[in-house]
Amino acid sequence: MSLPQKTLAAQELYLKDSWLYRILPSVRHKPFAPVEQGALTHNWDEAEPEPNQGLHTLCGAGDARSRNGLAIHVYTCNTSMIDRCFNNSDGDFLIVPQLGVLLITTEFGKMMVEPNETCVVQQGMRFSVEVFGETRGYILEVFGAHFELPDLGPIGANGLANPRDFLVPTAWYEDRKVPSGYTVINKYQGKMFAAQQDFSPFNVVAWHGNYTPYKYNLTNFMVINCVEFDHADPSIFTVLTAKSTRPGVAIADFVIFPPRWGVANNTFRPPYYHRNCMSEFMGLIKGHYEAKAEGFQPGGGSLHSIMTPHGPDADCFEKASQADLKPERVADGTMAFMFESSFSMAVTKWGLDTCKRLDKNYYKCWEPIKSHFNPNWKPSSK
Ligand SMILES: O=C(O)Cc1cc(O)ccc1O
Ligand SMILES: [Fe+2]
Repeated sequence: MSLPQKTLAAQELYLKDSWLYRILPSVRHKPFAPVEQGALTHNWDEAEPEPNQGLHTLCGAGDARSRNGLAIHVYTCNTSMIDRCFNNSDGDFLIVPQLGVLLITTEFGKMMVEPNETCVVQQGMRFSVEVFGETRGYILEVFGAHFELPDLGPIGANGLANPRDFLVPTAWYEDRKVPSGYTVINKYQGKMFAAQQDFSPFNVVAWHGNYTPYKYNLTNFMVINCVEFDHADPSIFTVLTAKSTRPGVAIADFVIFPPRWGVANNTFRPPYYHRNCMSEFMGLIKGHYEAKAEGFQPGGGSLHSIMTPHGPDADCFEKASQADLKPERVADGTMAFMFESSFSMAVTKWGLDTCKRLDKNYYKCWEPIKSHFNPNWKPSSK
């Protein structure tokens, strides 16, 4: 289905604001009452801190009240929202579908978002989701910051995610009474509430402004990478960043590992082994992640916590150590991504236990790694 869309490019203003012309004001509803919220939580103290590598699916840190932090959720869904919409009072959702298309009706219009695309629905925007079968994906939620394009620095004007490729819906409305009740779900300070009203909230006839939902197709990412030697940090693949108040430090970055050429000389080309000052939550939309060809499934997730060592599995290490370093395609047919955060994230009880998917044997992917140390090794001539 093709939906009318316009680009965000002309809206590069600093103040984020939109003005909506609607049939009835959104204030016309009954009071919010608490509702069952399943596995959604902002309680980072449910489980003991867990520095080990593992496959977790729900984690976060910080606080929606003090407006500083993040939460990582996964969703599974096979039923459309009917006469229900959702509104996140706590932060912005960056949604990464992995399976199934999402038709998202927002107060600003409709967006069709499919795997290999991402969309952002910002704080306070009401939306309702239609699905067409089994649907699964990841959500990065940030409290207290909005996503923006990273500063390009010496890259200059063009590159990475270009503003012209961010698509914004055009106004769509229905003048629909719902006498049986329309439910507005509100996530507020990490708790879920519901309020009833008797009309559709998607009654915005027209709007203008730059505080909008938007979507982006990951295939439009202009990849920049090492073309001579050494491994570039994955920050070079940043699609969007939610900056913290500390310069150069993000609450969260959304980083992708797109198909590209690998060309570096005298360089171990897969990710280096490292410990670092960030928490790295990785997900896989399709294909195989270059550092773990078999051990990481689409729809899965891994969390490498602050200062916990990690890197390619033994098989990848062995192959890349022997590889003939000619130009080669990397990650064709694949899209892995990372939600990277300067926060030290906690894993929830659901992620560690209830979901029953934690891979306790993950550390074994590194056990067969053998030393290739050769004090007489010389770089080959170029
Ligand atoms: O850990 C990971 O797999 C992500 C990652 C990839 C890379 O190419 C360099 C550093 C890094 O953290
Ligand atoms: Fe890493």
